[in-house]
Amino acid sequence: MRRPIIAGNWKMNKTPSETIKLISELKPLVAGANAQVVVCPTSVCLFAAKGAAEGSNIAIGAQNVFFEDAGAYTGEISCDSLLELGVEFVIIGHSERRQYFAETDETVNKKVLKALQKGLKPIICVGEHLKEKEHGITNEIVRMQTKLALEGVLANDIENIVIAYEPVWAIGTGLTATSQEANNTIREIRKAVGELYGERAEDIRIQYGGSMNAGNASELMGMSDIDGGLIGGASLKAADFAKVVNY
Ligand SMILES: O=C[C@H](O)COP(=O)(O)O
Repeated sequence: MRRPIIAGNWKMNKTPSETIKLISELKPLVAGANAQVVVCPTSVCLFAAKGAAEGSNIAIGAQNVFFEDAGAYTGEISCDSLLELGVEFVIIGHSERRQYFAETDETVNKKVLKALQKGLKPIICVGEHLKEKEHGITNEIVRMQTKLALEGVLANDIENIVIAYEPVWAIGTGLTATSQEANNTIREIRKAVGELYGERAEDIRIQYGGSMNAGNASELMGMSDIDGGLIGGASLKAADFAKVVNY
């Protein structure tokens, strides 16, 4: 049985003091949640986030990490630094990083391998662009991204990985895949994982992301293969995010 995981990707929003405020508001609202709850603030807010979440059921995730241990990589952040701050999860390969920061399937794979080696749990983002959807190649795109991201990953690590299916056209647009569409694509992703790892694919948690909110969370979460959500806009207010978490 896969435990649902609802993660808030705050993107480049909230300062350290705002981070503390939002987590403090969130704590009592999600205390009884069945789902695993994660918030992913910006890197400079992680320390504040960890402190604010102390004693609660809220885990902390980062939005990015680099694939080398240390060295001359100006501006990058290591797994060791994240771990020392008490970070448990790390989003890897978000479409915004692929679009604006030249993230590729190859760098995604290197980051996934390094994160796992160090003991961080990757949330790997995959998803098609609108043009790809219109060409009817959604499954090909997500299968390719999934298999390339997992190259070299050992079967034992599968339970430490989360995949987020985020159709790029649905991110921040108010458009969502229908629950059936999202479920079908997520099933296809699980099938691709199964081609690499056999029945271990049943252990991997696969989230939906893309304009998921209080209004559509319960329908999406009711689908057979959707194990959680990666929430952007609706994670920035405690009451909104709590409604998704308690879907
Ligand atoms: O990581 C989160 C996704 O990009 C979804 O963002 P959104 O909920 O604002 O559409």
